[in-house]
Amino acid sequence: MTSLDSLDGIAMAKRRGRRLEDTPHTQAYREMLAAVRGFQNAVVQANPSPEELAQMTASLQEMQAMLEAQAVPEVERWYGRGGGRDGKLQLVTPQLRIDVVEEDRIQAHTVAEEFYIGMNGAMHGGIVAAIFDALLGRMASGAQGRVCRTAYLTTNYRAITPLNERLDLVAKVESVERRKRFVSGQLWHGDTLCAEADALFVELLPGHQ
Ligand SMILES: CCCCCCCCCCCC(=O)SCCNC(=O)CCNC(=O)[C@H](O)C(C)(C)COP(=O)(O)OP(=O)(O)OC[C@H]1O[C@@H](n2cnc3c(N)ncnc32)[C@H](O)[C@@H]1OP(=O)(O)O
Repeated sequence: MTSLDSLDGIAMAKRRGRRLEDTPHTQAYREMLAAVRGFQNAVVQANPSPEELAQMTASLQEMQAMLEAQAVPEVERWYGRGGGRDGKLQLVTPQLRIDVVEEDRIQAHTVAEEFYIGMNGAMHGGIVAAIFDALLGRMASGAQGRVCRTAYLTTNYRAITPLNERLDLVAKVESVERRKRFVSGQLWHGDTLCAEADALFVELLPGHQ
């Protein structure tokens, strides 16, 4: 373990929350992540032949070894950093595009690709919750970039959330009590309310992981 592995939660979030600067090297990393997204979408849709599967498995194992040889401590990683216009550099949820940021309200949109399927064309419920966690966490952090963690997140599923279609999201601060921020969110497909959530985010204290 290096000294950089033992930062507290606030210091780590401040380091990792910054937008990743643009260089030819980081641009190449963004392009690789976009290719991984494309690959994930292709994986869930294909039933390749045994020969193709063996070929792809060997290629993937080779790429995995290349990545493992370049592994760095969490605080130095580009993954998870702010990516600017294209949202965070991450693969957990569809990319969230933030359209409007106000003190107590955020508007955003996204399009979830095939990788995020649950069944029968509907988005996986865990991904819906993960989208709310990211968006409501951003709302709780506010313009000051408070470092908060989710204490609870309740998601209500009202209608299936479609893939490959524009989805509109809104988040609001409902109330604030000391370190606690109660926030709510809605996910819409056109005029259809697909899901809504309410959550409590608690601001971290110095020394908290
Ligand atoms: C688009 C780009 C996005 C970019 C932005 C991306 C943001 C992403 C955000 C993602 C965040 C995550 O997923 S975080 C990962 C998931 N969450 C976690 O792992 C959190 C695990 N839990 C914890 O670490 C802890 O329990 C905390 C930090 C939540 C709270 O611990 P603490 O700091 O010691 O505080 P504690 O004294 O217990 O509680 C403080 C106050 O909150 C209340 N409280 C605490 N927990 C609860 C609870 N579950 N339900 C009700 N109330 C609670 C207490 O009663 C108390 O109220 P009172 O006495 O003051 O009235």
